Amino acid sequence: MNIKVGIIQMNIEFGSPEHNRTKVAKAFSDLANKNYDLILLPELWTTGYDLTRLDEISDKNAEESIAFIQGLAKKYQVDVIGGSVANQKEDGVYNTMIVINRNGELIHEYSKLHLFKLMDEHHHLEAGKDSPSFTLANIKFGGFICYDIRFPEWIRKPVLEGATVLVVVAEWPTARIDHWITLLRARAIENQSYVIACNRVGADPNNTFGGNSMIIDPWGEMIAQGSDQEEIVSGIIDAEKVAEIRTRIPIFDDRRPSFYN
Ligand SMILES: NC(=O)CCC(=O)C(=O)O
Repeated sequence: MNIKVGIIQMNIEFGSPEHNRTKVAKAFSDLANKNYDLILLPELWTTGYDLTRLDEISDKNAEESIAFIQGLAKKYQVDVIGGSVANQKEDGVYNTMIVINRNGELIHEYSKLHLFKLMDEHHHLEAGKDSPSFTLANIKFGGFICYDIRFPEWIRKPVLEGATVLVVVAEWPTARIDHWITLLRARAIENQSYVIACNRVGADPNNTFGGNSMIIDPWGEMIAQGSDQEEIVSGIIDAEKVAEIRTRIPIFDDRRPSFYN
């Protein structure tokens, strides 16, 4: 089954949810009638890393962001990995990925497990406790947020539960963009899975972000790779290719888990 993927590689206006929502609505309308099946947004796309103002600008239980994405998914009949948003809950603010299908149903929420100290997340955000596994359009996915990709043991979890497509949403700085590219290719090759990754571009007061959103096949070949500018990165994935690659080199039969702990 072929799935047409569109990654919205965008700049994010620092601490300005209204501005960013208007921008995302325009991007969806530009993508209308182009037969996309799945659209991705980046990490913290409503607020950016304006972490000191999260009390004012985060979204209570992510309700506003969920309703906004539900409206777009239904209007344009497309499944959406709605990036992540600053999600204010009773015990603190989480960095939460939202997944909504084309009927507007909330399929999955995942709050970032690994907080990134270099960008002060541990001072302002709570670490999530959710599973990264979900099913969308009959395909099993693993969904991750940025720094999570440095933890291969966490990425492996949904794969062992049947995932064939790994999605990543990010605000990954240009300074370490080689790590982003290398880690994503490694995650695709070692898990024999598609990787679809959305990174932002532009700058905030502390960092410049490197784009290079990408779609990688389960053999590690680059299907599409963005620049460091705003653009739609698009490509087609064929979920059946995963089985072919896993037959060619049967790593999941050859694992020796009893030796791994
Ligand atoms: N937003 C993030 O989690 C950034 C992670 C990052 O830059 C890294 O090097 O890891």
